Amino acid sequence: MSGDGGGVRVEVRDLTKRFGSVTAVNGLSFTVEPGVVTGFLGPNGAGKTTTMRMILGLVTPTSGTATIGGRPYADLPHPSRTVGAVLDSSSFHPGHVARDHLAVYCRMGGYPLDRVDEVIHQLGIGEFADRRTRGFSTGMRQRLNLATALLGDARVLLLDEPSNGLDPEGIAWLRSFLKGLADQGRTVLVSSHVLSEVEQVVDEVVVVRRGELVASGTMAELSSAATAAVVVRSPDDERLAETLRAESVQGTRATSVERLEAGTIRVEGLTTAQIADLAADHRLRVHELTPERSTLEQVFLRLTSDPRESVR
Ligand SMILES: Nc1ncnc2c1ncn2[C@@H]1O[C@H](COP(=O)(O)OP(=O)(O)OP(=O)(O)O)[C@@H](O)[C@H]1O
Repeated sequence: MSGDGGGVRVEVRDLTKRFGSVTAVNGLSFTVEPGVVTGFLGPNGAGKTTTMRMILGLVTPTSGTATIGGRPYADLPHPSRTVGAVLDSSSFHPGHVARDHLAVYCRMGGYPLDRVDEVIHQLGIGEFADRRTRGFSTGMRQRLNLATALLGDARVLLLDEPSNGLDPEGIAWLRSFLKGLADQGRTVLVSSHVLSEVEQVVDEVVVVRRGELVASGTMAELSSAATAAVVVRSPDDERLAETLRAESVQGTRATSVERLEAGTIRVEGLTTAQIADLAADHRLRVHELTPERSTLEQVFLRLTSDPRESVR
């Protein structure tokens, strides 16, 4: 399962957590695969941190399971060497230098003290390893967080908002660093509430809203959902609109048909090809079909704000 360089899968099944009347996580299921960086996305309060805490056995689920390589965290033979995590980015002792901070965590985890210098080297933080963390910039803090998560040389890494506050250069660095970890066969789950911060960093995404899954899949699949609508110009627009509302194409029906102005309609839920085929079947003229592209950020906002939307 681990220690031999093999991949370790994280599986969340029907996970629910209620805190009194607040349902933080609701029937959530997803899988985090080894060898790729998976983004765990959703707005503030969507339940990301609670889910990560349940994977780490820090919060007891109301129902459902979270397993790492098939076992709950508490049943792992070497839990802290299997999963490296940093959930709280403000946990530095301000008077400690970075090296001391790492040494404290190294002792707590029972890792050899050599690991401190190894992660300092790996993260390229040698130049500020002997400075007090009090004056650290966000970028320095994020690197020290990552260094802490890597101390146990774990096959699974759970990172809560590692891109938070990084500048574009920092994000570029994070991307290549996390990719390197995934290329070693590690399982990397990275949470964020800002898609644009992790868009370039992650291969797979799990999108949550109010504790529920709204989309999962590859970034390419999320991108393909980015075609929001098709604008159609047709002299037969009224009849075409009626037909689009009434008929399905290959089992799919338009989710919205709206007349923008005389001769122009906007269609959601069908591709340009499906609309053209339907028009041809009914001998209706189409002069122009224009896919209306939204940015990934717009798709993300739509997914996380509208309960009716989903990619899969
Ligand atoms: N210990 C707790 N007691 C009561 N409510 C809690 C507790 N922990 C989390 N919650 C609530 O559960 C919901 C989900 O919170 P959570 O921190 O998991 O979301 P998140 O997606 O990580 O958001 P953020 O990015 O803001 O951390 C929120 O409504 C939060 O207030």
